[in-house]
Amino acid sequence: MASSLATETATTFLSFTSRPQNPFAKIRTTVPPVLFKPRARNLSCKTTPSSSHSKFIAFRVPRPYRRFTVSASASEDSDLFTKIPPDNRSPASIITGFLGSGKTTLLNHILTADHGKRIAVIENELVAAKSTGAEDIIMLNNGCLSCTVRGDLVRMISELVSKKKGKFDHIVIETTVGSFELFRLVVNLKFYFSGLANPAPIIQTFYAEDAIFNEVKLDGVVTLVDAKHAGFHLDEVKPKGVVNEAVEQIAYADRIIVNKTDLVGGPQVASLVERIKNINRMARMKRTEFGKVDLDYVLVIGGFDLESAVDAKEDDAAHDRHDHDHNHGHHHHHHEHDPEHEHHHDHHSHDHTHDPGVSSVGIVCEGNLDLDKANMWLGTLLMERSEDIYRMKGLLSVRGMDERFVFQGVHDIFQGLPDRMWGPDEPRVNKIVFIGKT
Ligand SMILES: Nc1nc2c(ncn2[C@@H]2O[C@H](COP(=O)(O)OP(=O)(O)OP(=O)(O)O)[C@@H](O)[C@H]2O)c(=O)[nH]1
Repeated sequence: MASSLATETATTFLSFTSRPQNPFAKIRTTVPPVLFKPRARNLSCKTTPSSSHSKFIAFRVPRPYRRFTVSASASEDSDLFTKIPPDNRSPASIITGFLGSGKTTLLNHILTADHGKRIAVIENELVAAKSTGAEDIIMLNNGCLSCTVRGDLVRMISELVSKKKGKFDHIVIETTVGSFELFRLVVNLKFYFSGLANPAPIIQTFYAEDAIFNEVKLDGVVTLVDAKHAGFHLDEVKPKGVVNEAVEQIAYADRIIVNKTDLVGGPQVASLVERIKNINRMARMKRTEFGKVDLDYVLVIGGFDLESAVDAKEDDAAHDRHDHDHNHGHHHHHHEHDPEHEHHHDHHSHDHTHDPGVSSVGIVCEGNLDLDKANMWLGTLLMERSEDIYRMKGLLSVRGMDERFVFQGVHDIFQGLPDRMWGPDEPRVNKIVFIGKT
């Protein structure tokens, strides 16, 4: 009963999002979709059972397209809804951030640190369309690979995977701007504010391209924020309908690194941290000088991992309290702090912050959801507002289902699956967080 309901849940959570189409008509999958066992036998789909990510099923609908994935166990005999097979694809992180925020400095730290990890770094330069597509792959002393790709990121990742598979443990992609583009940015402000280092197309690449999806899984998005200049960028008022790039980069993040803290005082950093939290309450945050962070912080994220989607948020809450340091008088100290009591402290911050146009909304409600109503609500929301939703993560308690249902999404990409069983004494609670345009 519970299992079939779980199937129904995943099926309906998929089907509502592609209502105008037959969701199975455009299936792209690597295994017969076990989660949809009753219908799977009627499907024609290519199968690669040896594929390391055999648990994934992805749907693609032509433009205005939506892509969805749902996880299912690869084995008919396994416990479909409580056991998820290991995903052996290579993890990849995206590093983004405004010009000069410290992305290259962080990359140098990653590439030179003695961490024992073999990391392939790809600098994805945004360059002119008639780029030659040339690239270099250099082996560094500490076993890392450094690649510069101009133009075609998909081809670069595919080549990296086919030629260097087994020679690296993690891929890091830096969104950067080539010197020619930098010139264009200076002479053409419109371009500057319309596409600079927006991580969305790169995130979508991981789901849209078979060659990448089959071999590489997105681990997370790391956004560097310049503690000295970010306030100006966040304050930038845009023409109607144009979203501030600095705000967007924060909205997509799983990890936020507030860098260059040596250049500003504690109160200014604390004020910036509060502004960032108003935009993205899902991400974990750290303050750094010269990008000096523990590498696991940027390399073991699991932000797109459904199993950890909700747990990550619980970590964040604890982290927020630890990370919330204050400067009282001339004493620097860290202490546990309830953000609710913010008004008791004088942060010397400016009190006229602009509405960033993007914020986080969390919904927590106890009890069990009616499947049809939940489908209708979330489905309608995605159909109508996916352009406005940068990220979402959730955990649902569905009536009659013994497993938790977890999901996460980025705009039109939606992933959901039944996860572990609810504990016997565990409160059945629904938690959803959205980051989107206000
Ligand atoms: N004072 C200070 N300077 C920093 C810090 N981090 C980086 N810088 C300096 O800031 C400048 C820009 O840093 P990059 O790492 O090149 O920044 P980026 O984001 O890669 O820049 P673009 O690729 O141009 O977007 C360099 O001169 C760095 O040495 C920091 O924490 N404190």
